[in-house]
Amino acid sequence: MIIESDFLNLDTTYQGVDIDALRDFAAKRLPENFDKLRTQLLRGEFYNATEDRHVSHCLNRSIHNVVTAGNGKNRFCTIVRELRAGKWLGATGKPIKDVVNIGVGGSDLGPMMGSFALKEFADDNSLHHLSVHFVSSMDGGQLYAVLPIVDPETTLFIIASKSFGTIDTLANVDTVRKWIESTLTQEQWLSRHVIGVSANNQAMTDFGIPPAQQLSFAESVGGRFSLWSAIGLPIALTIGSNQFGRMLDGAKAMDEHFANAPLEQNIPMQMALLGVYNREVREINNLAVLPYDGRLRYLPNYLQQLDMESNGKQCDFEGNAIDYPTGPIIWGGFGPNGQHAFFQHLHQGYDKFCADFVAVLKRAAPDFEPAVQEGLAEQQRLAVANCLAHRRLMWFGAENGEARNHYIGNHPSNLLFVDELTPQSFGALIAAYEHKVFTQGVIWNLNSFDQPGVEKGKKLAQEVLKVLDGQSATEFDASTDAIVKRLK
Ligand SMILES: O=P(O)(O)OC[C@H]1O[C@H](O)[C@H](O)[C@@H](O)[C@@H]1O
Repeated sequence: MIIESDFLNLDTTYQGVDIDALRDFAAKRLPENFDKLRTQLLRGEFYNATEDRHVSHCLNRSIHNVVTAGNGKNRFCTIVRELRAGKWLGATGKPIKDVVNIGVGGSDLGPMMGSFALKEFADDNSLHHLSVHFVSSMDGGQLYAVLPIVDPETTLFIIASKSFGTIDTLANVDTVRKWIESTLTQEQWLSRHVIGVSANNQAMTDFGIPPAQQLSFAESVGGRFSLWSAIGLPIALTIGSNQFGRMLDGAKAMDEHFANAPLEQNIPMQMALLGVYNREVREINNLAVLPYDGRLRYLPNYLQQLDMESNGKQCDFEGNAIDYPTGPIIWGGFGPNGQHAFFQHLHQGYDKFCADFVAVLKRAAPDFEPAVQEGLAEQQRLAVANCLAHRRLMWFGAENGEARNHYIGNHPSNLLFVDELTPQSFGALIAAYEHKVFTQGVIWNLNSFDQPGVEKGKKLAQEVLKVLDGQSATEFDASTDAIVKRLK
């Protein structure tokens, strides 16, 4: 069955669950108060009990709200305009040419995915060339690559961190502060080369970021739901505020679809219910995300955080242990290249999986000569043909005449498709996944908006670091202690 919405379509045919069966399943699994909870989510009133705050990312689906969020005076559009026009000068009077976003998790994955996916939609009002880079990893691996190719005098750093306390981000920032020292003073650097994006205004002020360079967003916007907020600054720097606004419009259209479409026609609800069905009835523990357009190649990484950090839980809303399966393992990769790597296992391996194929049917290439345009259009068709074919093989197995047991098939999949990738259809796609995750969290009666496991891991890492730094003599276990000893 194909379900359409303004910007995104979903084909559920290869799930092999007919609509009556799905309706029965929904009647059993969707709680009676689902409509009320969905309305609360869309109005920013859903309550995240463990963190004692509301959940408000859906309120960020308009540029007006991005500008007035948090401290109510974000210079978001002005900053975007000045940087993109080459009018933002560094402390020594030279225009900024490179922007480095330092952030991790939700402060990295969404902005990176969006900037990469939507690059070609840049408003052409900027003649100035601005390159946007991303640095996230605590090991400094990305700084090693970026620092040699940028110049302190013409580089601006976005320090993106909801909490403004994440060690990974602060460690990268510390190294950058050392790196600029031979060229700029700390005062010069802070005055023209740093923008802070955070829900923690006090921490940005304490760090020394001038108020006009602080972009704020609400504490109630979860990190993995924050690309619609000022955290999306790298996307806006890549494509301009107007196009960024169109991305928000696409998400808004999906919010309305989620709110109003009946169950049979509701894309996020179908995704959610079929996902729960695959998890519970078919006992499939993983979902492969397979985008067939190179611009969406970071989608699997993004969805890993969105889905696994939200619904990878064994504790229900009331704090009781859960004894049923919850969110699946999300993995995947760029489909066309996956065909030459892990698809062999998908077609003939032992394990069960389900998949989301994501396709873009057409792609315009107006900047190229007609012959090249034609070549690129053919390539897009080639990718779509491969997407459709592999999806068929995974569901139907071998064609007539071939040894069927060599290609079992029966691997259920969704096909999410858009006619063209645009800021709107991209926004709708991401919002559809957000609402799928929300719906599944409600069905499993867990809090999709906290992340206690991550926080526990952070605390344990601090204890190990203290031992490595010689501030503590705690012993852990034979394996850990041996590595610690070797390192010291
Ligand atoms: O934006 P920050 O506060 O620096 O947090 C960055 C990331 O930190 C943790 O790992 C959280 O689990 C993520 O949800 C969050 O996105």
